[in-house]
Amino acid sequence: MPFDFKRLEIPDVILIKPKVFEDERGFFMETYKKPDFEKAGIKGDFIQDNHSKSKYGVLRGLHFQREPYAQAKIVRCIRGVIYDVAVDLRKDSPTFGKWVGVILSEHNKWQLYIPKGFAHGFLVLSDVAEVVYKVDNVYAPNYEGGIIWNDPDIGIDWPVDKPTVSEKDMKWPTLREAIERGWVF
Ligand SMILES: Cc1cn([C@H]2C[C@H](O)[C@@H](COP(=O)(O)OP(=O)(O)O[C@H]3O[C@@H](C)C(=O)[C@@H](O)[C@H]3O)O2)c(=O)[nH]c1=O
Repeated sequence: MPFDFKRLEIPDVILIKPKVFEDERGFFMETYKKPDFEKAGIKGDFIQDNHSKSKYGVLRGLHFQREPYAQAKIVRCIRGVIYDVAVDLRKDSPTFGKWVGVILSEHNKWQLYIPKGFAHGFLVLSDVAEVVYKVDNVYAPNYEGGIIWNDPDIGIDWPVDKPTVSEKDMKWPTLREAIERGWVF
């Protein structure tokens, strides 16, 4: 199998390590293979691909889309280095409110699978980072949701003190407020 799948402390979040074939020309790797991913428990129909570029210290997140437009994501960093984070928003989950974070980079070529029911965000640790990700539902601006990146109840250990956050991302509610709004899964 050209991938190694590893379930993290939140077992529905899966780290994907590809098999990289290097030779004098450079490298080759498969990045997505539906049958292998499905066998590993990654079952969505990934119908949209996204690509963003950000500078050092930029934090995008914590984002999700609400039902019926919730999205599972498969995230990778094709240039630079990011700290990628998933927060469990599934109210009946034993890990509700907990987070996991991993370094994804152009060097390790790892990917993170984040199921529906999670908030997602990342912080750029290199001068520039380009992130590409597959999602299994279309963008639906009226169903966007978010949680404030520094919610003390979640306590994500972001590796940069004062990240650059968009105005939109500064206005997201805390997890407690999100629960009151019914923004959980
Ligand atoms: C996410 C998205 C944005 N857009 C547009 C809306 C807006 O004008 C512009 C920038 O949008 P944002 O500021 O929301 O982009 P960004 O902050 O990069 O949003 C992304 O963050 C990461 C962490 C995720 O997990 C993604 O699902 C997505 O929410 O791009 C689309 O057209 N399609 C899309 O799928």
